[in-house]
Amino acid sequence: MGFEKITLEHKRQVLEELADIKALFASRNWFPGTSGNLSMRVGEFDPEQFYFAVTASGKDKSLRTPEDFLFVDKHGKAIETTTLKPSAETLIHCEIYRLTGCGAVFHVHTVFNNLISEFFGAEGSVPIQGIELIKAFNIWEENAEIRVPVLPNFADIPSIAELVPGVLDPKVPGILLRNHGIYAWGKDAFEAKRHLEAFEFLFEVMYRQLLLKGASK
Ligand SMILES: CSC[C@@H](O)[C@@H](O)C(=O)COP(=O)(O)O
Ligand SMILES: [Zn+2]
Repeated sequence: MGFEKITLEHKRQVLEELADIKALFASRNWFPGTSGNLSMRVGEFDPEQFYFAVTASGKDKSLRTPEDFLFVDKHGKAIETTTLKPSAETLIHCEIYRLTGCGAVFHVHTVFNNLISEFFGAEGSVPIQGIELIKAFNIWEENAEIRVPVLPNFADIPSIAELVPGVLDPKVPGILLRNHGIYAWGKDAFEAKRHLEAFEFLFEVMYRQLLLKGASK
């Protein structure tokens, strides 16, 4: 389906939902120093042709303005004439949509995701086992283990994007960039938010466990 066939009402709903999520995450200090970016697909997913709304680059994400988002195509190029620049990391969003067909991708920089990504960076993934909140990823086995991939934080975003297919695990809706932040996604904004919150909780638990273990008898 072409972009012009997608109803204005649907596009407006998506922008409103994204703006609400952006405000909520900003209230949690999840966009320090203009970091972070959010996106949500509009219309049906077709690997050959899909569109999403993404945050404009470099904005103060704690503000709500008419210039916060723009629509891009599957290559991350603006579809409408605009002076806004899509997020510098849009290509990573493109790759996640292409590979998963998801409906929303959220990226935040937090202290816990930075610390954990560095601690396990050399291993290439963060092992998480036996913590209840793994169930937020729809994994219900007893004592389940997941590994959250950690990619190097190259300055060149296309070089990061091309590593995504090699590490993406369909059971794990997130990828860390070392000393940078996390990308989490879901079939819609509700699910992407649940996944992101679960990752952040798990990273905080792991960080505190590591400290406690260091302090144990
Ligand atoms: C201001 S530091 C963060 C940026 O370098 C980047 O990692 C980021 O998350 C935000 O970039 P943006 O282009 O605004 O989407
Ligand atoms: Zn970032």
